[in-house]
Amino acid sequence: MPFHLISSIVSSLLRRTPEQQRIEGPKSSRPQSSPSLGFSSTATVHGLWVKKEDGDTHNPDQGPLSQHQLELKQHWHNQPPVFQSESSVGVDDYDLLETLGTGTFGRVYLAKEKGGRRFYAIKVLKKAEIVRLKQVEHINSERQVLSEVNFPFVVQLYSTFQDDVHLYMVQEYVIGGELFRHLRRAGRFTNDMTKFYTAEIVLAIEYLHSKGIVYRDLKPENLLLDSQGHIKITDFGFAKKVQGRTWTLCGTPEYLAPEIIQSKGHSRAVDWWSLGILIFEMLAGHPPFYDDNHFGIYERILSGKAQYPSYMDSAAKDLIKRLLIGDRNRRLGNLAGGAEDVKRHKWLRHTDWHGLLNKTVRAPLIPSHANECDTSNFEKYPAEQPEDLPKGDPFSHLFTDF
Ligand SMILES: Nc1ncnc2c1ncn2[C@@H]1O[C@H](COP(=O)(O)OP(=O)(O)OP(=O)(O)O)[C@@H](O)[C@H]1O
Repeated sequence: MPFHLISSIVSSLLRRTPEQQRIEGPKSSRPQSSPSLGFSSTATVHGLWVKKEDGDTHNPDQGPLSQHQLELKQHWHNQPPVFQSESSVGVDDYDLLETLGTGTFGRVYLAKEKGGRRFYAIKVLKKAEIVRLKQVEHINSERQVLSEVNFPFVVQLYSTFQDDVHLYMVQEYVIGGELFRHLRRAGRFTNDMTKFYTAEIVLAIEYLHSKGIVYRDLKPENLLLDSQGHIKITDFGFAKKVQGRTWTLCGTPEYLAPEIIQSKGHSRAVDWWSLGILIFEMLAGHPPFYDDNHFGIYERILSGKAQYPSYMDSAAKDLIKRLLIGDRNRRLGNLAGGAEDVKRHKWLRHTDWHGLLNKTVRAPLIPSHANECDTSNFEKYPAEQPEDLPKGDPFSHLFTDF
Protein backbone atom coordinates (compact mmCIF):
# COMPACT_ATOMS: atom_id res chain seq x y z
CA MET A 1 0.00 0.00 0.00
CA PRO A 2 1.43 3.45 -0.84
CA PHE A 3 2.83 5.40 2.12
CA HIS A 4 0.39 8.31 1.71
CA LEU A 5 -2.54 5.90 2.05
CA ILE A 6 -1.10 4.29 5.17
CA SER A 7 -0.50 7.66 6.80
CA SER A 8 -3.98 8.77 5.76
CA ILE A 9 -5.49 5.73 7.51
CA VAL A 10 -3.40 6.20 10.61
CA SER A 11 -4.18 9.88 10.89
CA SER A 12 -7.85 9.24 10.19
CA LEU A 13 -8.04 6.66 12.97
CA LEU A 14 -6.11 8.79 15.41
CA ARG A 15 -8.27 11.77 14.70
CA ARG A 16 -11.54 9.99 15.29
CA THR A 17 -12.22 12.07 18.41
CA PRO A 18 -15.73 13.34 19.10
CA GLU A 19 -14.81 17.00 18.89
CA GLN A 20 -13.37 16.65 15.40
CA GLN A 21 -16.00 14.27 14.10
CA ARG A 22 -19.14 15.69 15.59
CA ILE A 23 -21.62 17.52 13.47
CA GLU A 24 -24.50 17.03 15.82
CA GLY A 25 -26.00 14.12 17.71
CA PRO A 26 -24.78 11.47 20.15
CA LYS A 27 -21.11 11.58 20.99
CA SER A 28 -18.50 9.14 22.01
CA SER A 29 -16.01 10.44 24.51
CA ARG A 30 -13.27 8.00 23.60
CA PRO A 31 -10.50 8.77 21.17
CA GLN A 32 -10.19 6.62 18.06
CA SER A 33 -13.86 5.89 17.74
CA SER A 34 -16.40 7.54 15.53
CA PRO A 35 -19.47 9.00 17.17
CA SER A 36 -22.89 8.15 15.91
CA LEU A 37 -24.86 10.84 14.18
CA GLY A 38 -28.54 11.31 14.67
CA PHE A 39 -30.63 14.02 13.15
CA SER A 40 -34.19 14.51 14.07
CA SER A 41 -34.91 17.93 12.70
CA THR A 42 -35.20 19.00 9.10
CA ALA A 43 -31.75 20.27 8.25
CA THR A 44 -29.20 20.38 5.51
CA VAL A 45 -26.14 18.59 6.71
CA HIS A 46 -22.89 19.85 5.21
CA GLY A 47 -24.95 20.61 2.12
CA LEU A 48 -24.96 16.95 1.16
CA TRP A 49 -28.42 15.84 2.13
CA VAL A 50 -31.63 16.96 3.63
CA LYS A 51 -33.11 15.10 6.52
CA LYS A 52 -36.73 14.07 6.14
CA GLU A 53 -39.07 13.01 8.89
CA ASP A 54 -39.34 9.35 9.76
CA GLY A 55 -42.18 7.61 8.00
CA ASP A 56 -43.00 4.11 6.96
CA THR A 57 -44.21 3.09 3.55
CA HIS A 58 -44.38 -0.22 1.78
CA ASN A 59 -40.90 -1.36 0.91
CA PRO A 60 -40.85 -3.47 -2.22
CA ASP A 61 -37.13 -4.15 -2.01
CA GLN A 62 -37.32 -5.99 1.29
CA GLY A 63 -37.30 -9.77 0.73
CA PRO A 64 -39.64 -12.17 2.55
CA LEU A 65 -38.48 -13.98 5.69
CA SER A 66 -36.69 -17.28 5.07
CA GLN A 67 -37.96 -20.57 6.56
CA HIS A 68 -35.24 -20.46 9.18
CA GLN A 69 -36.05 -16.85 10.01
CA LEU A 70 -39.66 -17.87 10.51
CA GLU A 71 -38.67 -20.74 12.84
CA LEU A 72 -36.29 -18.50 14.72
CA LYS A 73 -38.94 -15.84 14.97
CA GLN A 74 -41.36 -18.35 16.46
CA HIS A 75 -38.82 -19.78 18.91
CA TRP A 76 -37.59 -16.48 20.24
CA HIS A 77 -41.00 -14.89 20.17
CA ASN A 78 -42.12 -17.59 22.59
CA GLN A 79 -39.43 -16.72 25.11
CA PRO A 80 -40.90 -15.11 28.22
CA PRO A 81 -40.03 -11.43 28.37
CA VAL A 82 -37.29 -10.58 30.86
CA PHE A 83 -38.06 -6.88 30.92
CA GLN A 84 -40.21 -5.78 33.86
CA SER A 85 -42.55 -3.04 32.73
CA GLU A 86 -44.22 -2.71 36.14
CA SER A 87 -41.06 -2.25 38.12
CA SER A 88 -41.42 -0.20 41.28
CA VAL A 89 -37.70 0.28 41.85
CA GLY A 90 -35.87 3.59 41.62
CA VAL A 91 -32.31 4.79 41.63
CA ASP A 92 -32.23 4.72 45.43
CA ASP A 93 -32.45 0.93 45.23
CA TYR A 94 -28.99 0.77 43.65
CA ASP A 95 -25.46 1.81 44.52
CA LEU A 96 -23.93 3.46 41.47
CA LEU A 97 -20.28 2.43 41.45
CA GLU A 98 -17.84 3.13 38.62
CA THR A 99 -18.45 4.72 35.23
CA LEU A 100 -18.24 2.14 32.43
CA GLY A 101 -18.77 4.51 29.54
CA THR A 102 -20.10 7.89 28.60
CA GLY A 103 -22.46 8.99 25.88
CA THR A 104 -24.03 12.20 24.70
CA PHE A 105 -26.73 12.33 27.32
CA GLY A 106 -25.07 10.80 30.34
CA ARG A 107 -23.15 7.82 31.62
CA VAL A 108 -23.34 4.09 32.01
CA TYR A 109 -22.52 2.98 35.57
CA LEU A 110 -21.64 -0.33 37.10
CA ALA A 111 -24.30 -0.66 39.80
CA LYS A 112 -25.22 -3.04 42.59
CA GLU A 113 -28.68 -3.66 43.88
CA LYS A 114 -28.81 -2.59 47.53
CA GLY A 115 -29.18 -5.65 49.72
CA GLY A 116 -28.67 -7.91 46.70
CA ARG A 117 -25.69 -9.57 45.12
CA ARG A 118 -26.14 -8.84 41.46
CA PHE A 119 -24.32 -6.26 39.43
CA TYR A 120 -25.92 -4.29 36.61
CA ALA A 121 -25.01 -1.63 34.08
CA ILE A 122 -27.32 1.36 34.52
CA LYS A 123 -27.52 3.88 31.73
CA VAL A 124 -28.31 7.29 33.21
CA LEU A 125 -29.52 9.87 30.71
CA LYS A 126 -30.17 13.57 31.22
CA LYS A 127 -33.67 14.49 30.04
CA ALA A 128 -32.75 18.11 29.30
CA GLU A 129 -29.88 17.01 27.02
CA ILE A 130 -32.10 14.54 25.18
CA VAL A 131 -34.64 17.28 24.54
CA ARG A 132 -31.97 19.82 23.56
CA LEU A 133 -30.52 17.44 20.98
CA LYS A 134 -33.97 16.45 19.72
CA GLN A 135 -33.45 12.79 20.52
CA VAL A 136 -36.68 12.14 22.45
CA GLU A 137 -38.04 9.82 19.78
CA HIS A 138 -34.79 7.84 19.59
CA ILE A 139 -34.56 7.33 23.35
CA ASN A 140 -38.18 6.22 23.60
CA SER A 141 -37.57 3.89 20.66
CA GLU A 142 -34.46 2.48 22.36
CA ARG A 143 -36.48 1.64 25.46
CA GLN A 144 -39.33 0.19 23.42
CA VAL A 145 -37.10 -2.01 21.25
CA LEU A 146 -34.90 -3.24 24.12
CA SER A 147 -37.93 -4.09 26.24
CA GLU A 148 -39.10 -6.48 23.52
CA VAL A 149 -35.88 -8.38 22.91
CA ASN A 150 -34.56 -11.47 24.60
CA PHE A 151 -31.70 -13.02 22.67
CA PRO A 152 -28.26 -14.42 23.61
CA PHE A 153 -26.32 -11.83 21.61
CA VAL A 154 -28.31 -8.73 22.50
CA VAL A 155 -27.84 -6.87 25.79
CA GLN A 156 -30.73 -7.51 28.17
CA LEU A 157 -32.75 -4.61 29.55
CA TYR A 158 -34.36 -5.42 32.91
CA SER A 159 -36.23 -2.27 33.84
CA THR A 160 -36.42 1.48 33.35
CA PHE A 161 -37.45 4.33 35.61
CA GLN A 162 -37.00 8.09 35.92
CA ASP A 163 -36.77 10.95 38.36
CA ASP A 164 -37.18 14.67 37.68
CA VAL A 165 -33.84 15.00 35.91
CA HIS A 166 -32.77 11.59 34.61
CA LEU A 167 -33.94 8.49 32.79
CA TYR A 168 -32.51 5.15 33.95
CA MET A 169 -32.11 1.91 32.00
CA VAL A 170 -31.08 -1.13 34.06
CA GLN A 171 -29.22 -3.63 31.89
CA GLU A 172 -27.14 -6.74 32.37
CA TYR A 173 -23.49 -5.91 33.07
CA VAL A 174 -21.41 -7.13 30.12
CA ILE A 175 -18.02 -7.54 31.72
CA GLY A 176 -15.70 -8.08 28.76
CA GLY A 177 -15.80 -4.50 27.43
CA GLU A 178 -16.07 -3.25 23.88
CA LEU A 179 -14.97 -5.32 20.90
CA PHE A 180 -13.53 -2.02 19.65
CA ARG A 181 -10.98 -1.99 22.48
CA HIS A 182 -9.95 -5.60 21.85
CA LEU A 183 -9.67 -4.90 18.12
CA ARG A 184 -7.52 -1.79 18.55
CA ARG A 185 -5.30 -3.68 20.97
CA ALA A 186 -4.89 -6.59 18.55
CA GLY A 187 -4.55 -4.37 15.47
CA ARG A 188 -6.67 -6.79 13.50
CA PHE A 189 -8.39 -10.09 14.11
CA THR A 190 -7.56 -13.43 12.52
CA ASN A 191 -9.85 -14.93 9.93
CA ASP A 192 -11.26 -17.45 12.46
CA MET A 193 -11.86 -14.85 15.16
CA THR A 194 -13.62 -12.60 12.70
CA LYS A 195 -15.74 -15.50 11.50
CA PHE A 196 -16.84 -16.25 15.06
CA TYR A 197 -17.92 -12.68 15.85
CA THR A 198 -19.52 -12.29 12.43
CA ALA A 199 -21.59 -15.45 12.92
CA GLU A 200 -22.95 -14.30 16.29
CA ILE A 201 -23.75 -10.87 14.84
CA VAL A 202 -25.50 -12.46 11.85
CA LEU A 203 -27.73 -14.40 14.27
CA ALA A 204 -28.48 -11.20 16.18
CA ILE A 205 -29.32 -9.26 13.02
CA GLU A 206 -31.50 -12.13 11.81
CA TYR A 207 -33.34 -12.13 15.14
CA LEU A 208 -33.84 -8.36 15.19
CA HIS A 209 -35.04 -8.28 11.59
CA SER A 210 -37.45 -11.13 12.29
CA LYS A 211 -39.01 -8.84 14.90
CA GLY A 212 -39.18 -5.97 12.42
CA ILE A 213 -36.31 -4.12 14.13
CA VAL A 214 -33.60 -2.38 12.11
CA TYR A 215 -30.52 -1.76 14.28
CA ARG A 216 -28.79 0.99 12.24
CA ASP A 217 -25.58 1.50 14.26
CA LEU A 218 -23.48 -1.63 13.87
CA LYS A 219 -19.80 -0.92 14.70
CA PRO A 220 -17.18 -2.37 17.05
CA GLU A 221 -17.90 0.31 19.68
CA ASN A 222 -21.43 -1.02 20.10
CA LEU A 223 -20.45 -4.66 20.47
CA LEU A 224 -19.54 -5.86 23.96
CA LEU A 225 -18.05 -9.20 24.99
CA ASP A 226 -19.61 -11.18 27.82
CA SER A 227 -17.61 -13.11 30.43
CA GLN A 228 -17.24 -16.05 28.03
CA GLY A 229 -16.29 -13.88 25.06
CA HIS A 230 -19.66 -13.94 23.27
CA ILE A 231 -21.07 -10.90 21.54
CA LYS A 232 -23.68 -8.61 23.09
CA ILE A 233 -25.01 -5.85 20.89
CA THR A 234 -25.64 -2.71 22.90
CA ASP A 235 -26.73 0.92 22.30
CA PHE A 236 -30.12 0.67 20.64
CA GLY A 237 -30.38 4.47 20.38
CA PHE A 238 -30.99 4.25 16.61
CA ALA A 239 -32.82 0.94 16.51
CA LYS A 240 -36.33 1.19 15.20
CA LYS A 241 -39.33 -0.95 14.39
CA VAL A 242 -39.73 -0.41 10.68
CA GLN A 243 -42.39 -1.89 8.45
CA GLY A 244 -41.32 -0.23 5.26
CA ARG A 245 -38.68 2.42 4.90
CA THR A 246 -37.53 5.12 7.24
CA TRP A 247 -35.69 8.36 6.50
CA THR A 248 -33.88 9.50 9.63
CA LEU A 249 -30.26 10.19 8.92
CA CYS A 250 -28.43 8.27 11.61
CA GLY A 251 -25.48 5.99 12.08
CA THR A 252 -21.72 6.43 12.07
CA PRO A 253 -20.03 8.01 9.03
CA GLU A 254 -17.73 5.09 8.12
CA TYR A 255 -20.62 2.63 8.47
CA LEU A 256 -23.39 4.49 6.59
CA ALA A 257 -25.01 2.66 3.68
CA PRO A 258 -25.22 4.59 0.37
CA GLU A 259 -29.02 4.81 0.57
CA ILE A 260 -28.73 6.64 3.91
CA ILE A 261 -26.19 9.09 2.47
CA GLN A 262 -28.41 9.65 -0.55
CA SER A 263 -31.47 10.05 1.65
CA LYS A 264 -33.39 7.50 -0.41
CA GLY A 265 -35.23 5.98 2.54
CA HIS A 266 -33.77 2.88 4.09
CA SER A 267 -34.71 -0.36 5.80
CA ARG A 268 -33.05 -3.49 7.12
CA ALA A 269 -30.64 -3.67 4.18
CA VAL A 270 -28.53 -1.03 5.97
CA ASP A 271 -27.59 -3.55 8.67
CA TRP A 272 -26.20 -5.93 6.04
CA TRP A 273 -24.17 -3.10 4.53
CA SER A 274 -22.67 -2.19 7.90
CA LEU A 275 -21.95 -5.87 8.55
CA GLY A 276 -19.76 -5.76 5.43
CA ILE A 277 -17.91 -2.71 6.81
CA LEU A 278 -17.52 -4.41 10.18
CA ILE A 279 -16.08 -7.65 8.75
CA PHE A 280 -13.62 -5.57 6.74
CA GLU A 281 -12.62 -3.53 9.81
CA MET A 282 -12.14 -6.65 11.94
CA LEU A 283 -9.91 -8.27 9.31
CA ALA A 284 -7.99 -5.18 8.22
CA GLY A 285 -7.94 -3.10 11.42
CA HIS A 286 -9.49 -0.12 9.62
CA PRO A 287 -12.74 0.48 7.76
CA PRO A 288 -12.81 0.20 3.93
CA PHE A 289 -13.92 3.80 3.30
CA TYR A 290 -11.93 6.36 5.27
CA ASP A 291 -10.93 9.97 4.88
CA ASP A 292 -9.99 13.02 6.90
CA ASN A 293 -13.52 14.36 6.85
CA HIS A 294 -17.08 13.13 6.59
CA PHE A 295 -17.52 14.38 3.03
CA GLY A 296 -14.55 12.38 1.87
CA ILE A 297 -15.88 9.29 3.61
CA TYR A 298 -19.28 9.66 1.94
CA GLU A 299 -17.69 10.17 -1.46
CA ARG A 300 -15.69 6.98 -1.06
CA ILE A 301 -18.73 5.04 0.11
CA LEU A 302 -20.71 6.20 -2.92
CA SER A 303 -17.82 5.38 -5.25
CA GLY A 304 -17.83 1.86 -3.79
CA LYS A 305 -14.10 1.50 -4.32
CA ALA A 306 -12.30 -0.18 -1.44
CA GLN A 307 -8.77 -1.52 -1.30
CA TYR A 308 -8.71 -5.06 0.04
CA PRO A 309 -5.46 -6.03 1.78
CA SER A 310 -3.70 -8.92 0.04
CA TYR A 311 -3.71 -11.01 3.24
CA MET A 312 -7.50 -10.99 3.42
CA ASP A 313 -9.10 -14.43 3.00
CA SER A 314 -10.62 -14.62 -0.48
CA ALA A 315 -13.94 -16.07 0.76
CA ALA A 316 -14.22 -13.30 3.37
CA LYS A 317 -13.51 -10.75 0.66
CA ASP A 318 -16.22 -12.28 -1.49
CA LEU A 319 -18.77 -12.00 1.32
CA ILE A 320 -17.77 -8.40 2.09
CA LYS A 321 -18.16 -7.48 -1.60
CA ARG A 322 -21.63 -9.00 -1.70
CA LEU A 323 -22.64 -7.10 1.44
CA LEU A 324 -21.13 -3.84 0.17
CA ILE A 325 -23.27 -3.74 -2.95
CA GLY A 326 -24.57 -0.21 -3.36
CA ASP A 327 -27.82 -1.38 -4.95
CA ARG A 328 -29.73 -2.77 -1.97
CA ASN A 329 -31.88 -4.88 -4.29
CA ARG A 330 -28.77 -6.94 -5.03
CA ARG A 331 -27.20 -6.83 -1.55
CA LEU A 332 -26.74 -10.15 0.22
CA GLY A 333 -29.03 -10.44 3.25
CA ASN A 334 -31.67 -8.35 1.54
CA LEU A 335 -32.51 -10.89 -1.17
CA ALA A 336 -35.30 -13.44 -1.16
CA GLY A 337 -33.26 -15.81 1.06
CA GLY A 338 -32.76 -13.10 3.70
CA ALA A 339 -30.15 -13.81 6.39
CA GLU A 340 -30.01 -17.42 5.24
CA ASP A 341 -28.06 -16.31 2.15
CA VAL A 342 -25.40 -14.80 4.39
CA LYS A 343 -25.28 -17.90 6.60
CA ARG A 344 -24.86 -20.15 3.57
CA HIS A 345 -22.05 -18.10 2.08
CA LYS A 346 -18.90 -20.18 1.65
CA TRP A 347 -16.96 -18.17 4.25
CA LEU A 348 -19.52 -19.07 6.95
CA ARG A 349 -20.65 -22.39 5.54
CA HIS A 350 -19.09 -24.59 8.25
CA THR A 351 -20.41 -22.55 11.15
CA ASP A 352 -22.17 -24.49 13.93
CA TRP A 353 -25.18 -22.17 14.14
CA HIS A 354 -26.98 -24.18 16.80
CA GLY A 355 -23.82 -24.48 18.89
CA LEU A 356 -23.42 -20.74 18.69
CA LEU A 357 -27.00 -20.11 19.77
CA ASN A 358 -26.55 -22.49 22.71
CA LYS A 359 -23.17 -20.91 23.47
CA THR A 360 -21.46 -24.29 23.35
CA VAL A 361 -18.91 -23.01 20.83
CA ARG A 362 -15.85 -21.67 22.63
CA ALA A 363 -15.10 -18.02 21.93
CA PRO A 364 -11.65 -17.11 20.57
CA LEU A 365 -10.97 -14.53 23.28
CA ILE A 366 -12.12 -14.97 26.88
CA PRO A 367 -11.92 -11.54 28.54
CA SER A 368 -9.97 -11.63 31.78
CA HIS A 369 -11.90 -10.68 34.90
CA ALA A 370 -11.11 -11.29 38.54
CA ASN A 371 -14.70 -11.23 39.79
CA GLU A 372 -18.18 -10.23 38.63
CA CYS A 373 -17.67 -6.54 39.35
CA ASP A 374 -14.27 -6.29 37.66
CA THR A 375 -14.11 -3.22 35.40
CA SER A 376 -10.59 -3.72 34.03
CA ASN A 377 -11.92 -4.20 30.50
CA PHE A 378 -13.28 -0.64 30.48
CA GLU A 379 -11.50 2.67 30.32
CA LYS A 380 -11.19 4.71 33.48
CA TYR A 381 -13.40 7.78 33.65
CA PRO A 382 -13.14 10.61 36.17
CA ALA A 383 -16.06 10.72 38.61
CA GLU A 384 -18.91 12.97 37.59
CA GLN A 385 -18.77 16.43 39.12
CA PRO A 386 -21.74 17.17 41.36
CA GLU A 387 -24.02 19.75 39.77
CA ASP A 388 -27.04 21.74 40.88
CA LEU A 389 -30.05 19.82 39.74
CA PRO A 390 -33.03 21.80 38.47
CA LYS A 391 -36.24 21.64 40.47
CA GLY A 392 -39.33 20.11 38.91
CA ASP A 393 -39.69 18.15 35.68
CA PRO A 394 -40.79 20.09 32.59
CA PHE A 395 -40.25 16.99 30.40
CA SER A 396 -42.25 14.29 32.21
CA HIS A 397 -44.87 14.18 29.43
CA LEU A 398 -42.18 13.22 26.90
CA PHE A 399 -41.05 10.06 28.67
CA THR A 400 -44.25 8.49 29.96
CA ASP A 401 -43.11 4.94 29.15
CA PHE A 402 -40.10 5.08 31.47
N1 LIG B 1 -24.68 -3.26 29.49
C1 LIG B 1 -23.45 -2.76 29.53
N2 LIG B 1 -22.46 -3.40 30.18
C2 LIG B 1 -21.21 -2.88 30.22
N3 LIG B 1 -20.86 -1.71 29.63
C3 LIG B 1 -21.80 -1.04 28.98
C4 LIG B 1 -23.14 -1.51 28.88
N4 LIG B 1 -23.84 -0.63 28.15
C5 LIG B 1 -22.99 0.34 27.79
N5 LIG B 1 -21.75 0.11 28.30
C6 LIG B 1 -20.55 0.96 28.12
O1 LIG B 1 -20.94 2.32 28.06
C7 LIG B 1 -20.65 2.86 26.77
C8 LIG B 1 -21.74 3.85 26.37
O2 LIG B 1 -22.95 3.13 26.26
P1 LIG B 1 -24.02 3.48 25.15
O3 LIG B 1 -23.31 3.47 23.83
O4 LIG B 1 -25.19 2.59 25.32
O5 LIG B 1 -24.37 4.95 25.59
P2 LIG B 1 -24.94 6.12 24.74
O6 LIG B 1 -25.24 7.22 25.70
O7 LIG B 1 -26.08 5.63 23.93
O8 LIG B 1 -23.72 6.47 23.81
P3 LIG B 1 -23.76 7.25 22.44
O9 LIG B 1 -24.03 8.67 22.80
O10 LIG B 1 -22.38 7.02 21.89
O11 LIG B 1 -24.84 6.64 21.61
C9 LIG B 1 -20.54 1.65 25.87
O12 LIG B 1 -19.78 1.92 24.72
C10 LIG B 1 -19.90 0.64 26.80
O13 LIG B 1 -18.50 0.86 26.91
